[in-house]
Amino acid sequence: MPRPVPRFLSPPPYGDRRRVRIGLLGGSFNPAHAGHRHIGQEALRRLGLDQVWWLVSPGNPLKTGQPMAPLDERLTRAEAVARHPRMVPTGIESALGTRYTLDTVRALQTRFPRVRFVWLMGADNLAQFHRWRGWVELMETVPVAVFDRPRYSFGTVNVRAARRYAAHRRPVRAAAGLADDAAPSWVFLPIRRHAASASAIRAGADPAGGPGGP
Ligand SMILES: Nc1ncnc2c1ncn2[C@@H]1O[C@H](COP(=O)(O)OP(=O)(O)OP(=O)(O)O)[C@@H](O)[C@H]1O
Ligand SMILES: O=C(O)c1ccc[n+]([C@@H]2O[C@H](COP(=O)([O-])O)[C@@H](O)[C@H]2O)c1
Repeated sequence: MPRPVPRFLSPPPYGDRRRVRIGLLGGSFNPAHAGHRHIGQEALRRLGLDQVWWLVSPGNPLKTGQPMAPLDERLTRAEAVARHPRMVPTGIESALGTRYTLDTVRALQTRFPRVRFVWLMGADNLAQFHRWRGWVELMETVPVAVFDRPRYSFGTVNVRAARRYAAHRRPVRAAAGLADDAAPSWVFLPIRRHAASASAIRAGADPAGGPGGP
């Protein structure tokens, strides 16, 4: 029997010392793979996060018309792949009824005013970030961490969002403080690159989802 979708969750209990820091890894997860787990682990460690929530998207607004496995199926696979007590696959956008990241982030900030959220994404998404609805507002709403990815190496810093917010780019050594920064603030993290990609898995080229795959 299919389990209920969507699910929602609360952040971990607040301590007295500081605010809870949560990374938001939005994605189609069609399907989830070891590359997602890799950047989630890097985010936990290098940004000093308490949790990473995987926001399994009901549908990327820029991918309408593309074949997409049902949300419940993508969530089930995400749970099998995440395998980490502080990495939490969720159907939050389905619960909130949001599709655009700006709406999702604003809704979460309103709902959890004491949580410091950070938006997490691979370098491929930075390259087309200026096509997202309200991308300037989004940059000014939440700190952003961008993770290196094969074939999308950032090197030149020559993508539109990076150029516009060049003055707000933090050095790698400041990554641990990103969650506490006021937006706009972003960092590019030159992590060990991970080759896994959902399109390769769908094409049958990499059924295991890369090194460390499920
Ligand atoms: N191997 C990887 N290295 C770095 N970032 C990644 C990697 N795989 C996915 N990401 C990032 O994770 C988020 C969700 O990715 P998504 O679910 O679209 O998987 P994908 O492999 O990029 O899918 P597709 O190949 O269909 O575009 C995006 O921000 C994406 O950039
Ligand atoms: O808000 C937008 O306009 C927007 C446009 C494209 C992608 N996104 C979000 O970017 C995240 C990554 O999407 P994807 O499909 O590349 O995994 C996911 O959370 C999408 O909802 C958001």
